[in-house]
Amino acid sequence: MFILVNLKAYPCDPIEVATAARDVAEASGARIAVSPQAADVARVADTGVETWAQHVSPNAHGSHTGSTLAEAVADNGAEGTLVNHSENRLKLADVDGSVRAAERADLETIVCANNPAQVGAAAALGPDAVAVEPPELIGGDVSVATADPGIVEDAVAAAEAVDPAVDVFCGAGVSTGEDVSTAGDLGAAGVLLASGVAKADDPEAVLEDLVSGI
Ligand SMILES: O=C(CO)COP(=O)(O)O
Repeated sequence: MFILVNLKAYPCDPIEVATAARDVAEASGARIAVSPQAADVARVADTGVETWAQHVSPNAHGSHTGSTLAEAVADNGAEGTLVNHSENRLKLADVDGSVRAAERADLETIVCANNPAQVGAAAALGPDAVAVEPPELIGGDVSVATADPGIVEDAVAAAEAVDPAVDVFCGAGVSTGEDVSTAGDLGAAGVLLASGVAKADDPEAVLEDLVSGI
């Protein structure tokens, strides 16, 4: 199970979380990545933790003010990127463009989707993985795998029907090792989570609990 911690725009210390994630990953052998704000990618990557961008633009170099280029986040140490997070939704053509841009820059990709139908559409674009995150459960206390196990199973089936090479992640409300374990039992290859770590008083303790569920 891959654990990806999305820091969103929370007012946490990205270096504290990154250092904790690096240490827990090293001690446990688990794969943990941190996805900070674009402006923090380089200093988070400098901690040694696996670092992901939260978004990349479909654009390549050129006259594109305000873009976050895949090439730029890769040059600053990112190894992958989220695309189409529920809080940063894109047009279908731009999801495709962002996945292609990430490929050009050698970034791994996880395309987010709200439901199994969108998971199928996202899988057709050939990312490395898709993630099902029901918007109504994001930021809540109950894990998607507990609140709606069927949506995870349906997402796994939807991706499998389109492209068995595309992994399926789930996210929303994940905060414990038990949540990670339940997600794995439903067929998820990993989890996306945010508030459980980014809002924690002791992010390292939460991360240690999370990896206990792998
Ligand atoms: O959106 C999410 C991860 O990308 C999930 O957020 P929460 O873990 O806060 O529910």
